[in-house]
This record gives sequence, structure tokens and C-alpha cells, in this order.
Amino acid sequence: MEGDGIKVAKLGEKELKECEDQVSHLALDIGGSLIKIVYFSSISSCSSDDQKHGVLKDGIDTSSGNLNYKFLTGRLHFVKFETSKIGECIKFISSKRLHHYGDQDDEAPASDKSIIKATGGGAFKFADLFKEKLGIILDKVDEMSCLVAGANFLLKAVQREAFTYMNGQKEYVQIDHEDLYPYLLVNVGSGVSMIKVDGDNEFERVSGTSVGGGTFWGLGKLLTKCKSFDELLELSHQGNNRVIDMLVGDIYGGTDYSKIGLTSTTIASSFGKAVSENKELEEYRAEDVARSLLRMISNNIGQIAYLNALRFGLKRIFFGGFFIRGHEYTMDTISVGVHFWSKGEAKALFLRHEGFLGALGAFRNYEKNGFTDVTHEFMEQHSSKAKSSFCAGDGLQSSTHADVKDNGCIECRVQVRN
Ligand SMILES: Nc1ncnc2c1ncn2[C@@H]1O[C@H](COP(=O)(O)OP(=O)(O)OP(=O)(O)O)[C@@H](O)[C@H]1O
Ligand SMILES: CC(C)(CO)[C@@H](O)C(=O)NCCC(=O)O
Repeated sequence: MEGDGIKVAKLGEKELKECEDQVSHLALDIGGSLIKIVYFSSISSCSSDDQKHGVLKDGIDTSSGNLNYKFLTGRLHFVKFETSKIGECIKFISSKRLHHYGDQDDEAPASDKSIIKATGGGAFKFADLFKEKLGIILDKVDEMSCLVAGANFLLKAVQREAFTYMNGQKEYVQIDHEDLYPYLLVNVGSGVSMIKVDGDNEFERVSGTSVGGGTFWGLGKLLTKCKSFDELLELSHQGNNRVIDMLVGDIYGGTDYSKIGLTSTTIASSFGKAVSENKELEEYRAEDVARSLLRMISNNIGQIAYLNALRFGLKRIFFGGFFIRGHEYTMDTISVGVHFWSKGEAKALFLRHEGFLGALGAFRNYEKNGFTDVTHEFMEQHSSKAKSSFCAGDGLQSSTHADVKDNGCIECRVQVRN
């Protein structure tokens, strides 16, 4: 899963693997379906050329020039677990000793060492469990503000983060930092939140729908024999929605209803054919059911998103959340919907780290504690020098659509206070 970009400190993959250790700044987003983890690990005891040239010393870049700060070179890791398997998540944190990062910072007050930033409903629901199993206190950060902080961070800091996807064409979009706001952020998790973003910490949740990722996976599980979300997604790839969806042409005898702008192939009624055909569920191919379901939900989200963009005169709609999964057909359906309804006026954009907005936002919240400026400087590293690269995960399972957004990491350099 090597990505595009240049390594920040010119370390080889092997060196990075050997050197990687000290974990700092763990943040969690515990959602209705998935737990997302983001953590930073710096590199120590390296023998790279950079160190020989005095740039890296115990993973600390001494070239900063500012004595109040030091640079740490390392990796920002992204890991996810199913919320129903929270035990696995706790085991992972425990085995990697992610929750002990404060122990390495001798100057951190004892009270800071066991406090972890966490967002999502699970930060409330599972607070006692984390305290009991790991001895950590979850410092709850508002979910919507984390989504916004995460999206703003990615859009400003990471090169080639946002892209459009239509008719099989993926195109990266260069984001002008001066011209980012306002935009609509549509986070498609278990449910869907739509947020009008006007600035760094300026936003309003303007809408939402309960028909989201949980609906696709929940109904899909009931209607097909799929055992995993990725299996359902893969199945949908091979299906044909016209077998179950009632098209305009089915109603109009094969012709368009051009007077109101509907072609004969437009879906008139999702799953509508199942009414008149009198077939049992088993008589439909699971692939076709999965395809209709994905199309129905993606279309609906695209349409509600567009209506909200219209409501506030927003031209750009960024879609995040783990439902999207970088899945071509999902993105294509949403994009075509937004393009169709807005008559080309509004654009659907997608994010490479779509599923980690909330966790990144919680991670950024450490800045507010005053003991680190990690993310701020990380941002500048990427925006000014265009340096980022991606690496494989932590040996955890990844799916057929795996990318950096699953279990992976970004190599980066961050600045922290001395
Ligand atoms: N491996 C997976 N297991 C379960 N769902 C997955 C998986 N991969 C992708 N998904 C999709 O991602 C959705 C969850 O997305 P996300 O993690 O962004 O939301 P969440 O934070 O769990 O939910 P919410 O924000 O509503 O509490 C699921 O409903 C499903 O559609
Ligand atoms: C409840 C949350 C915010 C939890 O993440 C999310 O699942 C959601 O936005 N659901 C949609 C709820 C609604 O607006 O109808």
C-alpha cells in the first residue's frame, strides 16, 4: 500500500520498521458501528543518513532552530475495529501499550498520563469499560466538532486528499486554503450527519438522516447471506439493480418521460419490481439485491446532501464516513446524483481518509491542552513541502478495498513543545 509522496526524513521502509517505537497521542472515535484509532509513533535510535548528518537525534529533528520546540519524525497510524468487538480494540491498545504513552514523557503531569481524547457516542457509552480494562479516562470531545476539525485538517494538510469521482474517472482536487469555506460535510457513518462548515471551528449541523451506512449493512445482512460489510460491497459490484428496481421505462413502456427530464433508465422506484413479480427473496440473486440496496441508499444520501447544499448555496459537498469506503460505485452514484439534481452546479468530493475524520479531530484536540502543537506543525510540513507517504498497516486484517483509509499510516514529522 505504498502511496504517493516523499518520505519526510528520507528514512528507508526497513529503517522505519526497525526504529519505530515511542507512541504518543492516541485518539479514539467510538461510533455506532466502528471504532477508529489514530496515534502517532516517533522513531528513535535510528542510524539513517539524516541522523549521521545531525538532522535526526533519537527521532528528534534538531534543525528546527526554535529551542522551545522539537520535531519528532514518525508515523500517524490509522486503525479500525468493529464496535461490537470492542474487546479486540482494548487488547490491541493494551498489547501495543498505546495507553502508556504519557509514561515516556517525564514532564507530563501524572494526571495527563492516563487521559485519552475520545469522540463518538462510545466515548460516553464505554467510558467505564476503558477505565476498568485499561485504567484510562476518556476525555470526551464533541463528535461534530471532531468531524469538522478532522476534515479541515486533511483538506489543508494532506496533499491529494480530496478528489472527484465520476464515470470511472478519479481526479484529485487542489484545495485553495483561502477558498475552502463554506462547504457541506456529509459524514456517512451508521447514520448520516450533514454539517455546514464556515471556518476552522465554525459550523452547524444542518441535517441528518437515519438512512445511512448502518441501513445498508443491516438490511444487506438480512437480505443476503453476507457475513461482512466488504463481502456485501463486493457482491454489489457484480449485481444489476435493474432486475429489482422499477425503472421509468418499466412504467412508460420503454420510453423516456422527457417532459420532466426522466430517461427510461432512471430508477422510478427502488425495489419496485419485487412487488409485481411475486418472487421469493431466494429467487433473486444476492448480487442484484446488494446492488439495488447500495444504489438506493447512495442516491438518497446524494439527493439529501444536494438539497442541503442548495438550501445554503454551497457549491462543494465533501463526503466522509466509513460507508463510502473508496468504493467506486458508491462514489459514482452519489456524484451522478449531485450532478444531476444540481444541474452541474454542485460538486461531490471524496476524501482519502474518509473514515477517520472524527478520530483525527479528537487527535487535534490535544493542541488545546497546550502541551503539544503536533497537528498544527504537521499541517505545515505537508502543505509547504508536499511530503507525505503511506505505509502498510499493523498486521491487522484489511479488506479487498483496503487503502490507507483502512489500517495504514502516514509518515510525517510533527512539532511538539520541549
Ligand atoms: N468492516 C466494517 N464493518 C462494519 N461496517 C463497515 C465496515 N466497513 C465499512 N462499514 C460501513 O461503515 C459504516 C460505519 O461508518 P463510520 O465508522 O464512519 O460510522 P460510525 O462512527 O460507526 O457511526 P455513527 O457516527 O453513526 O455512530 C457502517 O454502517 C458500514 O456501512
Ligand atoms: C447519531 C449520530 C450523530 C451518531 O454518530 C449519527 O448516527 C447520525 O447523525 N444519525 C442520523 C440521525 C438523524 O439526524 O436522523
